[in-house]
Amino acid sequence: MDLKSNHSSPVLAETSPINKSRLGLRANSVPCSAPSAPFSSGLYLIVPRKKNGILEDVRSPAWLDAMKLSSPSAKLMANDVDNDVVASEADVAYQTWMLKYPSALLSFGQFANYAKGKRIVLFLDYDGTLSPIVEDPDHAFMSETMREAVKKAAECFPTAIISGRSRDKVFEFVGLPELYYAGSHGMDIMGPVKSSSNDHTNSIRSTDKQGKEVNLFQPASGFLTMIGKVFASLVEATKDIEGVMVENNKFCVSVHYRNVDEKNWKDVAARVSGILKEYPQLRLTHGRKVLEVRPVIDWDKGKAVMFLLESLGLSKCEDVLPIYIGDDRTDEDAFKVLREGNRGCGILVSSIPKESSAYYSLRDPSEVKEFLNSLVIWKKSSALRYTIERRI
Ligand SMILES: O=P(O)(O)OC[C@H]1O[C@H](O[C@H]2O[C@H](CO)[C@@H](O)[C@H](O)[C@H]2O)[C@H](O)[C@@H](O)[C@@H]1O
Repeated sequence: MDLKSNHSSPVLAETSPINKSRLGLRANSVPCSAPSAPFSSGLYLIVPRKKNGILEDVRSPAWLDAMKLSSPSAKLMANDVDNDVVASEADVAYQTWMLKYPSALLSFGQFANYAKGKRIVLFLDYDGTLSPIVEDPDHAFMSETMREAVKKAAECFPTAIISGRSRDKVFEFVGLPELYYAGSHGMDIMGPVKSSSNDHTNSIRSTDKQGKEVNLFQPASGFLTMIGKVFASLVEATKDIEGVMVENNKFCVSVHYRNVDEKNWKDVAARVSGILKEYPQLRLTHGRKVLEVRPVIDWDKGKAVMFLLESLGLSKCEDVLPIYIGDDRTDEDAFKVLREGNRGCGILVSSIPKESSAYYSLRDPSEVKEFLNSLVIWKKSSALRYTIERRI
């Protein structure tokens, strides 16, 4: 795959196929799919969106509904526990949902069968996937045991973090230099210097904090000044609404309303939308109790996954199995890219039923950790079995 880009609209284009025999690859490919079962659409979390993902009209009730539904609140979950009937109904709904999105842990055997003989590449979202969702975005630390699990996984498989945060911030949280990092929803990628991707526009050779040579790809670099300005305007416009937090994620801005009184949510949305009227080159999307302002470019986490696979020289290999684990709406772009052509496998982290392009599910970050640990054990035992079989 060739990746051509300019600062306003990166475009993906196909080029000549990689010589498989040179790479020593097997010709056959086992598609990654999971069983599908009849599923009631009434169980999905429906968040109204336009086709392009932009929520435009803040006067529409859809805005407020989307804001309410954008993340399961702790209050709601505690109430469920207090109320046995509601809790069991929620449980039944979740179990039913799992027929369509089987647990990657409970279906680990089936997953391992798909993965047999394949080279796994791991893509991990950060917030809500490696760290639990907390009220203060600056305190979304991952546990030491999670860090250890990610570190061990990265010893077995190429591993990248793909986050909405700025790349520096997510690196600060994860703190593992052996990983690749993509911040700002994939618009700021620090990846390996391996392939033709180094020649792309907006792609420059650089060195990481350890002095290692890396490839820095920033398809939205032309937006840096604008993002700085819109960040300052958003801080100013929302400063009198208690609980609002505006976060500068370098190539995008997050306006958090998690700690804002619900009666003021509409006001937050109206003010953000008001500022954005002055910036037609920016768009608004919705995350977990957060409004995200980002450049209108054809780039997302899915494109970042493909870019990293290409940089690793693995985008055309049939024996490669990319796995993406994420919890957020923005992760759906990556799930879709992997689902297309059975490229790989998405795992949605969610404690409530949600429509997704992922194949599997995990309930929360603690299950993500368990899954990563299982992957490592499986990989090591397969390697051992292979060595023994060769000796016999
Ligand atoms: O792509 P991600 O790594 O999942 O980042 C998405 C956003 O995550 C952060 O916000 C979310 O997590 C916070 C901490 O748990 C929580 O307080 C907030 O309500 C969530 O939306 C981050 O602060 C954002 O900048 C990211 O865009």
